[in-house]
Amino acid sequence: MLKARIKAGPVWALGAMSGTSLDGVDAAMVQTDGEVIFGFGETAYRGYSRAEEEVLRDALGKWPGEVGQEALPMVQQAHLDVLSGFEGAEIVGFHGQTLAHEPKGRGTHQMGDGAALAEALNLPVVWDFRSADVELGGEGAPLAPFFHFACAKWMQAERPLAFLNLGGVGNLTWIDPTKDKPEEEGALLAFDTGPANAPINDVMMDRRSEPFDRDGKLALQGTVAQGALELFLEDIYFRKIPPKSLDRDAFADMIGLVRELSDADAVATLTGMAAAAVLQGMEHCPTPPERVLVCGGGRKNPVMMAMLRAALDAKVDPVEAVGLDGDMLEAQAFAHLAVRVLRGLPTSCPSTTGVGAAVAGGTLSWPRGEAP
Ligand SMILES: Nc1ncnc2c1ncn2[C@@H]1O[C@H](COP(=O)(O)OP(=O)(O)OP(=O)(O)O)[C@@H](O)[C@H]1O
Ligand SMILES: CC(=O)N[C@H]1[C@@H]2OC[C@@H](O2)[C@@H](O)[C@@H]1O[C@H](C)C(=O)O
Repeated sequence: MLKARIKAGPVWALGAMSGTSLDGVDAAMVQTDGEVIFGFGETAYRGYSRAEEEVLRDALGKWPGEVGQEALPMVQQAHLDVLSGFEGAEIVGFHGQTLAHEPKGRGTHQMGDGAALAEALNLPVVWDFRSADVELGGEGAPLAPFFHFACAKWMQAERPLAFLNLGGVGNLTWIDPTKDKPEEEGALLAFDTGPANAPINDVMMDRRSEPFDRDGKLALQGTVAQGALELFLEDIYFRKIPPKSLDRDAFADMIGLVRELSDADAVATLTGMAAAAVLQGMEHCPTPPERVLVCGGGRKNPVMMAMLRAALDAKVDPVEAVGLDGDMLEAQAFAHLAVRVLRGLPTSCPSTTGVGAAVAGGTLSWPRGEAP
């Protein structure tokens, strides 16, 4: 049935994302033709156990061939666990687990075997979304912007707005929704803003053996150390003209800036750094967005949200304010992008990843014998 509809019409796509915060796999259904969103479907989440998270932490920064034996089967199984619970999916978008990202060096590494997943699920699977963009000189990230553009159309936005994802790393997409296509000049500008939750999580784990600062409770008790914040903002990354992207641990040194601080001040300062990095990013936008719609776990941190609202000259809301699901937006993005790959539509362009020309990345694997 999918083969007959490859050329036109909406399909139900199932997307899966396992992000840099290493908490688990998000999965979500989207009905889309790769351009227009026709509807959102079910979602599910499969958390990683502490032991699984440890396996992933050990694998961080490693390249194919360097990772221990247990990581790949674990990532495959976690995805299979969650994806096999869905009904009605016609195609799967499988992001995989980013372990290393060095677009101007060794490339980008998302662990996961889409061909094996296609066999196991008996569905076509699109995977390895980032390599083609990197091979053509792009950053390979962020890739959600082409989906953010479709979301802006879906919500019938009329004026420039921004989506801000606050995951382990932060990324911002500025959108002119009056343009027809995401790859059109002036439609999008996207880039990673800087570290978001990853350093907070690392300090929480290190000092308190807790995975994150739930509801910003610890940050609320602390004070932002201005000196550390200023040193952080001196990083050359903030002056780099976008598009630009980051490895999860690109700013690992910033933890050194808060080493001498109390737990509460350290976490407050790292939270302030995440917000300040977004403010720096705003300076690069073609026009100031009137509205910033926030997705990712950081939107649940009231201290981070308050700092953003204080810093930005824009209405800052979680994406739920417009009827979207901020926990699932990235999983939905890879569902939508899978259909774009199926249809040969681009998934990135010069203004989102810095690639020379619009590129349709991703590998499409059919279950054995089913390729059209
Ligand atoms: N209630 C909460 N209070 C504070 N922080 C929270 C809360 N819920 C989630 N977070 C933060 O959000 C993180 C998870 O965010 P998310 O799931 O968006 O990240 P990710 O998708 O793994 O990362 P990325 O988008 O960088 O790939 C958690 O690790 C935590 O730091
Ligand atoms: C290399 C990689 O996996 N990058 C992630 C990471 O997490 C957030 C930010 O850094 C973004 O660049 C990207 O993910 C989102 C889903 C994206 O590609 O849009």
